[in-house]
Amino acid sequence: MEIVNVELKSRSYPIFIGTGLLQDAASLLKPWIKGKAMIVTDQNVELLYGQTLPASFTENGMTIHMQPMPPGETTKTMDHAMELYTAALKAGMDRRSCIIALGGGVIGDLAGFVAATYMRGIDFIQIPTSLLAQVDSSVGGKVAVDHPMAKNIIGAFHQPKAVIADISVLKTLPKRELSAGLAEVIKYGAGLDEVFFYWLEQHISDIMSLDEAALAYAVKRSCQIKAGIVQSDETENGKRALLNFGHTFGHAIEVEAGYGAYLHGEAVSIGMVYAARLANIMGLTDKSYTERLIKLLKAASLPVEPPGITMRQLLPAMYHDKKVADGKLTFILPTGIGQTGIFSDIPENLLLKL
Ligand SMILES: O=C(O)C(=O)C[C@@H](O)[C@H](O)[C@H](O)COP(=O)(O)O
Ligand SMILES: [Zn+2]
Repeated sequence: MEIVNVELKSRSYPIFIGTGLLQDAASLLKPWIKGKAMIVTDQNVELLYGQTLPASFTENGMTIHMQPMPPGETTKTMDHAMELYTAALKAGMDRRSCIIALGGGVIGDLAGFVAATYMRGIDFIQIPTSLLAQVDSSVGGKVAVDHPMAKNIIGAFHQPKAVIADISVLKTLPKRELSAGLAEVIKYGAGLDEVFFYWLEQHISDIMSLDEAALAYAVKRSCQIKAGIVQSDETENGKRALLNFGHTFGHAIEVEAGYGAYLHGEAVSIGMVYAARLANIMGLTDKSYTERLIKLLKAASLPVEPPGITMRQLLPAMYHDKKVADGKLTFILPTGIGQTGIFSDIPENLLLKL
């Protein structure tokens, strides 16, 4: 087992990364569970791990309550949050209680949002079961639900107390979900770490064939990169926005196509290609950047073509992006392999050329 620490003073926490960690989750988590615990999961994950995790808790003498939710992005709503508040009240959860998210990004974001707001905030633990959640959404404390007009628009920063990333669970992940997670992994390489981008180019087929060592390294390196950024800018006043590479376009695609039509990582993949093309038009990168990015995304079986929605149709949703300031769009654009910058006030006519 490896541990990546997210150093945030009193809010610091470990990310445990290894194989077979789920069976032993309760003993790993003992230091953080003081009262009742509610496991929020989705119905697919419940079928796979709905026995293993509760068993580990009962063996350790802990009281837990299991709360399965429907799978998919359409579950990330205030209505579903309300269901969880009701479940928490009925289970007698108090300020010493803790919410455990067992699932992918949707479950982590929703359960985290409920943990951030129930009784003005209770403890929260992330047990991510998708690649996307292990490398990205379980780390950094962004929790939220969606609004029909804008993704993740109602939320909070609420750091987990601990994260357990069990690599073995990735073996049962549908291929489409594996690819969606790889979009965020590729984002770290293409946007923040040239050496990692090169490593991904060399090892993408190992990852696609679920080689354990390659998966474990990809998860660890992604968490290290994300931890580094979050430590320096926890609440996104500057540098953390770089983690949003591909997301202004990506979120607009998710909204316009209807939540769930594209997985988040698929939309981010197309969004990174748009961002790379925009950077090229603006003279920030040469064509080879876009070519290498597209080649890697395709090797990860990710979509790279425009989504059948015009840029004009995407624009209104892009204006709801959280990076908009004074009514002006802000984009994270590449300036070279492993490098990105924050660019404001991009004229619409440039976007309409994409
Ligand atoms: O953690 C971050 O910061 C990120 O931007 C990571 C993103 O991959 C993630 O999708 C995040 O939830 C997007 O945040 P948002 O603030 O654009 O909603
Ligand atoms: Zn993302």
